[in-house]
Amino acid sequence: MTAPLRLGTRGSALAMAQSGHVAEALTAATGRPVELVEVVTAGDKSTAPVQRLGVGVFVSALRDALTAGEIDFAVHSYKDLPTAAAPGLHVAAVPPRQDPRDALVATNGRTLAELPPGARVGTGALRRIAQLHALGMQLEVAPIRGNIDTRVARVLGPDADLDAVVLARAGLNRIGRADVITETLDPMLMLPAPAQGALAVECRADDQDVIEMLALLDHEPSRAAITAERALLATLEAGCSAPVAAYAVLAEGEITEEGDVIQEIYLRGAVISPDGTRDLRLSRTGTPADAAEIGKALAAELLELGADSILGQDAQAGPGTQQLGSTE
Ligand SMILES: NCc1[nH]cc(CCC(=O)O)c1CC(=O)O
Repeated sequence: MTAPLRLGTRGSALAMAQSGHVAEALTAATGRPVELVEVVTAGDKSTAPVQRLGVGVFVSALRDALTAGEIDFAVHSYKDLPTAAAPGLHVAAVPPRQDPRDALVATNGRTLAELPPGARVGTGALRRIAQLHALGMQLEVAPIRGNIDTRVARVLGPDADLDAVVLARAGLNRIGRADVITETLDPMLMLPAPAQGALAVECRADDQDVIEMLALLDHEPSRAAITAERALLATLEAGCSAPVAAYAVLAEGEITEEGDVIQEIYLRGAVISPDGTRDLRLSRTGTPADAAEIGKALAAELLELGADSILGQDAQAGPGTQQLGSTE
């Protein structure tokens, strides 16, 4: 009998749902049983704003457990992973990405356009705060954090004090609460966080057996999209509270004379000042094989337009000075 593989996971409803899903997929693909091992991270223990807690607050304890050999692999929300590579670890699979868009949960079934001036909208992510202000709707943005249920309760719970909250659609989907969504936001208005809706399945870089098994879960188009989005994020590296958005879509482009369909990748990126007054948004297309180059090139164009002055002085210092973590 083969021993079960140990999957380290946070204990939140979202993390358990994500890990459970990956565990099932792996068992289905390999026949190997998988056991969930709960790991408590600094992000779970603290109620301080994520921006203040800094980089990788939800991932470092999982990574420590991996490195120590206490678990065999871990599943992260990809958007929570810092862009810097983790020494000795390897993202062995990017499963098919879920819906990357943000969603609105509002009182009285309202959509974004139906919110009156002065409506109070909750979100803790600078990327969302900036884009809400950029709409020019005179919305009041309330900083909130906590797990998904806590945030939804600020709108729909007995002590509700907000008109709406903005959340990732993927998170609501995964915990079975998509029914509370009143509008799925157009990515052109609310561009998602880099890698939103995607998972990263990580193991030790020298664990060849596990790497081979996890490779069965990898979805190449999802990986290409995430590669482009994260290359943009890494190139813009500016600090852990940066209001940076990126969204890549793979599409079938032109048909060659031989009848082959050319695969295209379309990447849109944005850097927006938290008050919404400075708003840089650009797009670029290319082939999926060049995903990383497209992300880097789009970031370079944003920097040329002054993204560095929105992101702060340290954007100029280049990679390695400070890592971008999730502010979502
Ligand atoms: N740290 C917050 C976080 N990290 C991952 C998700 C779920 C969506 C995803 O997997 O991208 C969320 C919730 C949210 O942004 O509303």
